[in-house]
Amino acid sequence: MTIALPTPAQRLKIGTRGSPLALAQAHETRTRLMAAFDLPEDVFEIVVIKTTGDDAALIAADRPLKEIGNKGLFTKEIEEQLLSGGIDIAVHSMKDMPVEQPAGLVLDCNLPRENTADAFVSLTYASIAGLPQGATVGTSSLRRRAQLLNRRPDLNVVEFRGNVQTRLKKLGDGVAEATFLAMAGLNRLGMADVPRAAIAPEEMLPAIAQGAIGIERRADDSRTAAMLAAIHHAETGQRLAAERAFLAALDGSCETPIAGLATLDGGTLRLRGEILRTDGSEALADDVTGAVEDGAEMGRAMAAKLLGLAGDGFFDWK
Ligand SMILES: NCc1[nH]cc(CCC(=O)O)c1CC(=O)O
Repeated sequence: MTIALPTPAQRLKIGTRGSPLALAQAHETRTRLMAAFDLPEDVFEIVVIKTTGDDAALIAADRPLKEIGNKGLFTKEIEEQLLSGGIDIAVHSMKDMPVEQPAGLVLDCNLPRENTADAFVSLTYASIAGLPQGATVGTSSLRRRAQLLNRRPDLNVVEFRGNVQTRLKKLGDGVAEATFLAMAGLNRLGMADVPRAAIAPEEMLPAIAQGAIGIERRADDSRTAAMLAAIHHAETGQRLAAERAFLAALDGSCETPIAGLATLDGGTLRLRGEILRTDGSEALADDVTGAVEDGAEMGRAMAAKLLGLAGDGFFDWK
């Protein structure tokens, strides 16, 4: 099949948020497309789109993300541009993507996944276990808060947002003794100087799709579909299918901390999942293996099992 490739007169427009991490992900996407089709840089245009989640006032106020309403917080404005033709593809952190895309859009291209772990970041301490009794930890993630309080109910968790530099400054100012970041973000930004320790999944299971990049397009854009198919990383897609099926089957019932991680060993997929009460008082987890092609079904079955164990009031929280 021959594809009508983009030219300097007909450029392929890559939409992205403007954060350093989002730009790094857009650049990686461009680099992979250039290599796959032997194209020069000037047939691509990177279009920066501001989303609600980027609103400086919201970030500065350190309001919990759940109060702002996180459905499509980082994606709505980008998807509008995609639908209206302002851009041709949109590069996203899969962790921030709702399980379903709006009508007319498809999200079926993934780049090879980065490190999936959360990083423990502290100027003073080496690990969660090393934190002194009652120490203050900054995070705005419901999942990390619940996991932390489940393991260390003595800790004091405070809201913490902003980019990596802002968070490091807060640590330096003594606002908190430690915080968490995704290892993937630190690696993609080349931030070798940030003091971090990767947390094993047994200690803190990451967010669904952590470390994965997804590329969205219009459903009827066959040229773009063919280009993206050439850079799609199948194993990452298989892992995300299991994790996102787990998330989708839990969704709607609650706004609860959810974690999940699929790994592949040949044709065998291992799926670990966890749901928690937001105050960390209870965690329910499961760990299964099966054939890779059954990943989505394993995710749905795990969700049903954990929902069955959860009991009345599991998702009621203040
Ligand atoms: N919710 C924000 C977000 N979305 C993706 C990443 C990091 C990169 C990734 O997980 O792919 C982050 C920041 C963080 O958790 O530190």
